Amino acid sequence: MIVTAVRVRGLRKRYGGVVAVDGIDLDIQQGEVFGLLGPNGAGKTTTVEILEGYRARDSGEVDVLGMDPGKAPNSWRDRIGVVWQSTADTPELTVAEIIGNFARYYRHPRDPGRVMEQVELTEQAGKRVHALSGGQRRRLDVALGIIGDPDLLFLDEPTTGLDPEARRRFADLIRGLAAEGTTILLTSHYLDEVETLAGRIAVIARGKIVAEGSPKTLGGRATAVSTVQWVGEDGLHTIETDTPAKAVADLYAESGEVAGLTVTRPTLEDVYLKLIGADDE
Ligand SMILES: Nc1ncnc2c1ncn2[C@@H]1O[C@H](COP(=O)(O)OP(=O)(O)OP(=O)(O)O)[C@@H](O)[C@H]1O
Repeated sequence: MIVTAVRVRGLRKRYGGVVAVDGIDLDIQQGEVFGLLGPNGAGKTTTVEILEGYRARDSGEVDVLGMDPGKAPNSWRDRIGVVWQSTADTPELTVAEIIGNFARYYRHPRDPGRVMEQVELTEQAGKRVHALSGGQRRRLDVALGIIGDPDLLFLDEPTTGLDPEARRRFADLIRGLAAEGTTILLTSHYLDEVETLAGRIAVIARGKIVAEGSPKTLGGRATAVSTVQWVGEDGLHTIETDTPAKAVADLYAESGEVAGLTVTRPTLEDVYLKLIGADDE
């Protein structure tokens, strides 16, 4: 059964004369890893803070885990996890102490030892926060976000500061949480971060959702015009076509095998930059 974790219709928010969120609709299903991607100032933080219940909206309908975040009781907040940027502002405490302290805020926390294992901080359990590396601090932030065993987890640029290997393991952690039924909403302006982690992406620009889809299909990418190139006796040939398989078949019928044959579609980055209007600036 598909259960909707987040449903948003016509969400709007302005700050004085600045329209931050300009009529957003969103549907996120339980167990989905959903990425909200957009440039600085697009309206991501405002949207997420409204969903978390930390900011009031001007208009629109918002339903998060079956409740309006603006009116939800503490029992609802227990089901929400937020990974803040550097939550642990008590550098003199150890990793185990901080995670243990946070666990006490929740009625049904995860086992702190298991959480330390999941974020790979078991070896650092006795270390004070000020002695952690940037990547280890980031993993501690994640530990504090998931210690309450949330149904919905908000992650803001989760892999900033992680090296490529740690990023890959982090992606496994996120997928593992989603497989257990945790819904994950991540926000980022880093395309590669969202592409690796999210099953579905919405691109937000100037307060509006300009495209939505899987990383493979976003912005019509899967069906976008292809470029076929090859090297003939007289140099490089390039054609743009909607029917690349036919173009290659025709080429073969005419010329047989050719050197340097490639068929390419726009990369996700090409599509993204187009969607956010970066190429008109
Ligand atoms: N508290 C506030 N008061 C006034 N304007 C604000 C406030 N918060 C955000 N804004 C404005 O609203 C717009 C959207 O900001 P928001 O922080 O939601 O974007 P964002 O996509 O999260 O950006 P970033 O990636 O830089 O964090 C921006 O123009 C921003 O300047």
